[in-house]
Amino acid sequence: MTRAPSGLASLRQEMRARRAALSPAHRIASAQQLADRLASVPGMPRSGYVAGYWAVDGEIALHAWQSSLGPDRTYCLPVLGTDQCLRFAPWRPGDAIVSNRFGIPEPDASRVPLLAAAELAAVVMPLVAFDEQCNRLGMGGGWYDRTLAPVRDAPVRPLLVGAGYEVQRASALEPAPWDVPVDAVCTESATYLRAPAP
Ligand SMILES: Nc1nc2c(c(=O)[nH]1)N(C=O)[C@@H](CNc1ccc(C(=O)N[C@@H](CCC(=O)O)C(=O)O)cc1)CN2
Ligand SMILES: Nc1ncnc2c1ncn2[C@@H]1O[C@H](COP(=O)(O)OP(=O)(O)OP(=O)(O)O)[C@@H](O)[C@H]1O
Repeated sequence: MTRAPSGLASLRQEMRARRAALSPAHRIASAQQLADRLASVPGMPRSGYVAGYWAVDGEIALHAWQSSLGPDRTYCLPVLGTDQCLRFAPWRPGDAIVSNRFGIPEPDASRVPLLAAAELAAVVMPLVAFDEQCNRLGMGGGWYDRTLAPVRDAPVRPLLVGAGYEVQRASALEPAPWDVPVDAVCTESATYLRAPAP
């Protein structure tokens, strides 16, 4: 099914409202359940740079996953680039943080090294909606799609995982040509794996 742009806008609105309606107790439990599920995704790297995000607007939180990473993996947060692509910077609690133009906290780019997507072992990304085929709908800015376009078909590329709540699952999303499908989507109660290309 092809959705008109207005259809996508209302789908985003509906999914953000569903996410916003979840109880604090559900959010707290979900963060730990998500961490457990992320740890079990096939191919999850045991070392290297792994990107998460600073949850805002009711997004499922990654703090439990971040604290489970151990010494061999370095947690990174996205930083908005002037070229409309994301870079990623290592960040630990206590490190300097600034607010980006969307009001999302990000590492202070003037003080930390910035990594490109190709330098990461895994990228866990937020989503507004997803389907069982691991199509992902984001905020609509195309940030992750532009950022991941260069690594999309690379022989070696980061593991791509979407993270969201089960209520954000849509029946079927029609991917746009530029949409980069993720290898897996984890929610608090399920893991969806993308079928291998035929
Ligand atoms: N936590 C988190 N970090 C993230 C993202 C995200 O979705 N969640 N991004 C994922 O791409 C990137 C930032 N992209 C974003 C794109 C749009 C909006 C947003 O709030 N849009 C508003 C309109 C705001 C405006 O235009 O000023 C909206 O849709 O209501 C936020 C982040 C990188 N970091
Ligand atoms: N590889 C790309 N090159 C140039 N423009 C792109 C690319 N990918 C996406 N875009 C632009 O980004 C816009 C938004 O894309 P889309 O609605 O799929 O974003 P999204 O996946 O919801 O957001 P995000 O990736 O930030 O989570 C598209 O209209 C498109 O013009």
